[in-house]
Amino acid sequence: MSDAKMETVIDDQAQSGGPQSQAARQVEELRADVDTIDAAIVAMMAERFRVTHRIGLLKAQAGFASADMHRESAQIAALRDKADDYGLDPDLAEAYLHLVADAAKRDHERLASQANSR
Ligand SMILES: C=C(O[C@@H]1C=C(C(=O)O)C=C[C@H]1O)C(=O)O
Repeated sequence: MSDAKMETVIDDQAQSGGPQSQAARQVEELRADVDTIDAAIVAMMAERFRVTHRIGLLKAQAGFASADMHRESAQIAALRDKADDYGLDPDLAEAYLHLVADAAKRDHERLASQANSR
């Protein structure tokens, strides 16, 4: 147990028939859940992006700036609280918000420059 391994390819372990193959098969079962959850997260992120895109179109038309850090501060506080309720590291929830809000603002910048070049 003490040797520091850089990587274990679980698929190989599951097929080895060796003493660790049962643990490897359990890991594979749990990975199916991980894949289902990841697919749902990506679907929700796509939906979120469609909504923020509509916000970006409205901002570009009205001449509003892409960023609203007052709003983002409130979102971060709310998500950190929510993460705490669920037993998730609040830093992870905040990192998620930065990731998606930064992508949304880049999209808004593109929309604004398209509106300005017309
Ligand atoms: C989507 C908006 O634009 C930006 C992106 C945000 C987000 O992705 O949640 C939040 C605030 C803004 O900085 C918005 O103003 O609501």
